[in-house]
Amino acid sequence: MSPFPFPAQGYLVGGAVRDLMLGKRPKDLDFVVPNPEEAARDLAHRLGGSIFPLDEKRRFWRVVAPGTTYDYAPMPQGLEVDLLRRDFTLNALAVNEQGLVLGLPIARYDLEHRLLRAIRKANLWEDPLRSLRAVRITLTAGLRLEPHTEGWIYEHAQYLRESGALPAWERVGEELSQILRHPAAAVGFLRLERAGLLEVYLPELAAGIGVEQHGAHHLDVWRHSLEVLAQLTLLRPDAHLALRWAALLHDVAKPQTRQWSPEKGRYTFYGHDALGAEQARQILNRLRQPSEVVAEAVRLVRLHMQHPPQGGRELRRFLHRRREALPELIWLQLADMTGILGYRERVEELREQLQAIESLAEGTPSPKPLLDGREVMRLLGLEPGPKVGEALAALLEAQAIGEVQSRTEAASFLRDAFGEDKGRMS
Ligand SMILES: Nc1ccn([C@@H]2O[C@H](COP(=O)(O)OP(=O)(O)OP(=O)(O)O)[C@@H](O)[C@H]2O)c(=O)n1
Repeated sequence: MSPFPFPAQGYLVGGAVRDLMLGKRPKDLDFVVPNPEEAARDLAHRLGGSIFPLDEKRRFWRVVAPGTTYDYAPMPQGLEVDLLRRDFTLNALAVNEQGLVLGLPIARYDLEHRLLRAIRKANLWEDPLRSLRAVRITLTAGLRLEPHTEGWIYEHAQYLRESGALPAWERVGEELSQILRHPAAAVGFLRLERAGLLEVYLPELAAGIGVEQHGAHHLDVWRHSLEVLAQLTLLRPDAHLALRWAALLHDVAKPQTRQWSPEKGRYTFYGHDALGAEQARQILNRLRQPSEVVAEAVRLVRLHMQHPPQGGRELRRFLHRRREALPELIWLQLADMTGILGYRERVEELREQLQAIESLAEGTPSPKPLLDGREVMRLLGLEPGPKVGEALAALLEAQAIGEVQSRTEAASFLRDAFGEDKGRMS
């Protein structure tokens, strides 16, 4: 029996067939059928899934059943026309109810040699996303670009740059985050550069190509960013999307901030972390990344130059102030230092600091203030306002670093720091 619920007179098509033929588990299943609504209702009835129209006018229907999504589309001009309109030969395969695989004869060669080949040049131009999809699919499906296709993609990248006729940013963001989530993400972004597409979609990163740094660095800014991403995926194969974006973007503002310092005899990049955080925010918003991913990646880029102090009270303060960004911040710093040949010793130190921070964080949950806002106002004779918040924050930090341990100590700490004659605490 077929492992798939085949509709009568229909075909399984697209990426699912490609994945099956490459020995991979398909994600979702796409079918083309004469009557999509009827086929979808029939399947939903059999599987107990829910059904809804994706696009009623174009007669696209979807069934969501546990674990899988089934999409149904019509084939008004027949299977052959449907397949020839698609992007790549391996995405233009169909399987019928009897298990017979249909498609362009050359697809067999492509399958054997694991090549991604555009069906024809015009098909690449038809949807501006297809050149980016090509890079993403070579990575996720483990394929190489067929040489003609590679040339067409490069040409297409130049066309996109000149015409500015780009696909919707949501679609671009989705493809780029698929590349970024892959274990070999750095290879994916290198391929993006080779294809000429880095300049199209991430010109801020392309600006780092050929930008040399100082002695300890052995790579230019762009190649260093790739190296850090590669190191991160090795150190933390489970690194989440925001951390991966931060690794890729951490030095994004280096090209604009580079200055030659005659005293130091090397380039400096003052303020690149703060400017880089702003650029990262713009880039990730442009790519329509989820707001929590943007916020976290931006925070990590902004803080990535702030390495933890050796230990003791200062380390506790660091943990208190950076808690939201930890331990990811240290993982980013570790990947950054590992990516620079000249910083071997710093890597060892950071590893020790990471352990110290992790055990400190475990042993010291975020404290609750020993005095509440009302008590603080009464104690300091304050009216409600920002000063109360400042005092409470300072008290929390003093508790976190172990300077204040009781309510009496809290009161005298606040009087010392915020009493009438003290003004604002630095
Ligand atoms: N710009 C596009 C997008 C999709 N397709 C066709 O629609 C199918 C389904 O597309 P989609 O599910 O977006 O991607 P997949 O190629 O299936 O890739 P993956 O499963 O890895 O997401 C593709 O296989 C391809 O035949 C296409 O020709 N051109």
